[in-house]
Amino acid sequence: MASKVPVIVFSEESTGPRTKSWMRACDEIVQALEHHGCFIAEYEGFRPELRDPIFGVAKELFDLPHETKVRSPDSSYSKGYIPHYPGTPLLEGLNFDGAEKLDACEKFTALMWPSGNARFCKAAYSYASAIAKLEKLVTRMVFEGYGAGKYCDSHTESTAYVLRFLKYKKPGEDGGNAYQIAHTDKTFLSILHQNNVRGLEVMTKDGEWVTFEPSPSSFMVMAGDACMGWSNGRIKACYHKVDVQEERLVRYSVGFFSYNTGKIEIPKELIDQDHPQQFKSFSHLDFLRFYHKIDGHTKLQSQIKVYCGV
Ligand SMILES: O=C(O)CCC(=O)C(=O)O
Ligand SMILES: [Fe+2]
Repeated sequence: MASKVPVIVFSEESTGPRTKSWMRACDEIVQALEHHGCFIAEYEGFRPELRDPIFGVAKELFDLPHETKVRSPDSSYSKGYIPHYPGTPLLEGLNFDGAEKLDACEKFTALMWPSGNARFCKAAYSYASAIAKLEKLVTRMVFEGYGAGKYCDSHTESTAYVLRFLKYKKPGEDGGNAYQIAHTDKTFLSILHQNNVRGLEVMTKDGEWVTFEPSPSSFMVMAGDACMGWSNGRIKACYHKVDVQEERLVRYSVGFFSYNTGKIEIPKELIDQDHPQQFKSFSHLDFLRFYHKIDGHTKLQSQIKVYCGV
């Protein structure tokens, strides 16, 4: 996969703002997102104490009784609890907003474990706050890579995050074998991490599906529909799916999703003769509302052009 989807190393050196290696990394990220809609982040700052507990607590969360899991509240961005739907019988998910903030983690933990679960709270908060840092860094690098850095602070100030835990039962269990059907995310950026069971596949520019290989410090960073709109269509939302082949293994993954709570303006730096304006400014939340009203399979294709294309 490394030859197909670029791997970008986030080290202290490459992420020190305005060094030569920073500018090079900004450029690499923009190139990767324009060509593939995604890249693999090798995140050196993601220490073992952040990563080791996350899949253990994911298991604990899914082991809770159904009537507890459904307490996870829906939000403007996502459903709280994703049950085993008939079309995706092996998949189950739980989302919660604002996990990068300790109070939101405490609230969610208390909802799931009224008598407390400090281990879950600490693991979710440490994970989400570390990945929020990565998301902010990538966003800044994308903005600066396009010479639109001056808009980054206001974008970041109006960014909300959702942490999603996903569990995929073993292939064949309960008579099902459907996982995540191919789709684009409705996010600005999505950052995905998985346990040692492969399953995530992304479509490259040449229409080929490539499998993301699990590794404790690797993250798949993908552009969502909102990033495609913001970039005036220069970045394509990443088309991806999940297909678990490894028998007898349960797959857990953790997604970290960013959404803009305000209006997304298309920077004038991204519009020129070679790139005429393709998108109108839009509210990310209104786009989500529009998307939720769409029925059927068209939902799986990127809808941003339909929503606010010029
Ligand atoms: O489980 C994964 O790796 C992918 C999850 C995904 O595509 C999603 O939640 O939108
Ligand atoms: Fe997705």
